[in-house]
Amino acid sequence: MNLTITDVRLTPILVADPPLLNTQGVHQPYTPRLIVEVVTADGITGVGETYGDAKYLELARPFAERLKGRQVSDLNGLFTVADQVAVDASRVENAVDVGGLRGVQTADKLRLSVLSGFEVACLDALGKALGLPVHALLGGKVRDAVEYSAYLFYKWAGHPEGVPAEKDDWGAALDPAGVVEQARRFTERYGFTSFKLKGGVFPPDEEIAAIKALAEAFPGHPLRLDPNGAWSVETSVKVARELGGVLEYLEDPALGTPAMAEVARRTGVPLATNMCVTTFAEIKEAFTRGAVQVVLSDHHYWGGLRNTQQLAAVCRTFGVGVSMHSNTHLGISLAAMTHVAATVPNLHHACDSHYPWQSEDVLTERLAFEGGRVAVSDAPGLGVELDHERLAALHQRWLDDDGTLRDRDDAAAMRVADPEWVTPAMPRW
Ligand SMILES: O=C([O-])C(=O)C[C@H](O)[C@@H](O)C(=O)[O-]
Ligand SMILES: [Mg+2]
Repeated sequence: MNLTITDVRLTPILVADPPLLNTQGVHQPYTPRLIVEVVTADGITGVGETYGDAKYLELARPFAERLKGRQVSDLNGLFTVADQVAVDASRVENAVDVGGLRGVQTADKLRLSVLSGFEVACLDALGKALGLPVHALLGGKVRDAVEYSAYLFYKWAGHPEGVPAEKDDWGAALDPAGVVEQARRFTERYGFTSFKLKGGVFPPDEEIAAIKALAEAFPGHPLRLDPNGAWSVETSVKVARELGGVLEYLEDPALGTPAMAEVARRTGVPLATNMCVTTFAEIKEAFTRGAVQVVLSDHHYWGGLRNTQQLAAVCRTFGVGVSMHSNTHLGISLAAMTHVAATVPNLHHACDSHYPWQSEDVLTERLAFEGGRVAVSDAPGLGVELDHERLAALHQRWLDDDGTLRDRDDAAAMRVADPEWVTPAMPRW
């Protein structure tokens, strides 16, 4: 068996995304992703997926060159390679990840976000070579299916008039009734039983009303609200007091560890985060100050599936819960999330996934949610197959774009509808 990497293919694509609202603005009609293929001397191809914006592409290209001649089994070596890839200082000076939705942006985090795509591709190739599923390479699954939550968004019925976009059949959701209707569709289509609402879009009272409407429509079901740090401590405390009885957790109500610690102390409502703890360096202060009770892991920026397991072990040590964060992703990443989630013993919350919002994929067969769960594949590797024609078509869309959509910018997408829109100053309320 020859596990030497002989070729690495990088294919940036643009995939359709509905007009989902968040505190920064609205999702663009098409969003960038990067598909990674790692080929071994024996002709085995492993696939991975990560962010496709320019700042990731510019790191992925030299990274890919350095991988040739290495072994797909040399997963630790990926970190050595990552350290050799230079990050342009302008990418990290006073920068926040994707306009502020994913916490700090450091050189290391950018490198790890690229590394994770290669790690998944190497694991897929290694699993195929050995005839083992990725979860077995990670130590084995402790569950046969992974539970996901319905990721509810305020949304428009369609992208602004005249903007090229794919249509979706979800309709608008701009008030409590619309949110409940969207949740019903999620349960009918996918069987989800827990719900997360992306907040920070409307004044807090409206979002409180939406959560109360969900609690009434789905009594006893786990509910989460995530305004992406849009509230002051006082507003967060008020919302936490109003909703404390019905929330499984409140996600990133306020920005930063000191503010989160104060909200946690004054309310006792469990706080989750994918903003104030997004790197290993941020853990110590946040955990010792009791700022977060649940960390939303994300293998993309934590540096892969094995780093996700290490994060889970640290959380377990501190009695902090683990769940999983997501933003726009395709089936390769959902498969990767499912494999690693299957191996984490202390994963007691349903994971987030944007996948139901993605009408397009690069796989021959989409992954399915049944009863809100994705079955853990026991096929070799990730258990997914790339559809090369689809990949080529979505790459062609990326090639045809004049550059406007190649970097995700929710505020710019909002300005198409509202030319006066500027990224709101935080806290917004
Ligand atoms: O939980 C979160 O904060 C997210 O999922 C961040 C995402 O980027 C989401 O807000 C989005 O895509 O609008
Ligand atoms: Mg969040």
